[in-house]
Amino acid sequence: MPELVFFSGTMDCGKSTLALQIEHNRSARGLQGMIYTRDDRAGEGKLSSRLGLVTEAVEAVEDLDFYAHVVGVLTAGGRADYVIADEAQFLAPAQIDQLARIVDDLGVDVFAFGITTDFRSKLFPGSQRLVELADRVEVLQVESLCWCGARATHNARTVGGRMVVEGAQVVVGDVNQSESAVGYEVLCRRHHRRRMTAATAHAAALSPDVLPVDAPSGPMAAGTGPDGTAHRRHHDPAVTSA
Ligand SMILES: Nc1ncnc2c1ncn2[C@@H]1O[C@H](COP(=O)(O)OP(=O)(O)O)[C@@H](O)[C@H]1O
Ligand SMILES: Cc1cn([C@H]2C[C@H](O)[C@@H](COP(=O)(O)O)O2)c(=O)[nH]c1=O
Repeated sequence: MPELVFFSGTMDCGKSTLALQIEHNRSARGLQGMIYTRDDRAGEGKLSSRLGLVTEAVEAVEDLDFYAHVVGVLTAGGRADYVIADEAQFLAPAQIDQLARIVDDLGVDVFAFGITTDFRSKLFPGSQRLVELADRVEVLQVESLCWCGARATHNARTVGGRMVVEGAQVVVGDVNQSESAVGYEVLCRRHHRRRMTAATAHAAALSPDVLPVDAPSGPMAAGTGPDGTAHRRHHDPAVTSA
């Protein structure tokens, strides 16, 4: 059965890499897919991963009708054995419906990749529609980590290292930007709620007001989680000072 699959995760967890791997494995077996992306950091018509891989793609502009486009390719004698859509969070809900129609009416697998929530932890409209329509939602297995060592589940937008909560929903950007630039950082929910980025946590840890008596000597300290299991985590000044 053909499927609409939504591969989701935070920024920087390997979604584009997986998209490129799926493309590689299928094309190695003689299949030919349609690859779409929107506003990739590498530029228009590119699907790129931070591992350095990049491939040509169709830029899924605002008024692109995916269903009509694939039908056009097939009618012109081309092939569309599967469809890959990266940065799917940027797509309009109507475009997600078109992707579902490709699955149902053309019998073609569609693999969509994207982040679920924005810097305010609100669903992107495209991602919401994917959650509503997808046959499967797959959360990527390679977890990205918050500065504290916990699994990162949220995307923060930062300016000068500080988390911001005002601004347009869409601002193309990257993690690990210089502190002066607008950038992104993945955080666990606790630190997203507290707006505590690596930079602000580091600054707070250096403040004598919040240093705990048993402050760890290095940036990472061995500790025991609430469940009693040993783990390594960064000192969280907010917890100590609460
Ligand atoms: N130098 C590196 N060595 C090994 N893995 C890396 C390196 N740089 C990036 N990665 C991996 O690539 C992932 C980001 O992949 P990418 O496909 O660009 O993410 P996404 O599309 O989800 O934003 C990182 O989480 C990490 O696992
Ligand atoms: C959280 C958030 C992200 N974006 C942008 C930033 C990047 O250009 C993409 C995500 O790309 P990735 O391959 O998953 O790293 O989305 C945005 O526009 N608005 C946001 O709130």
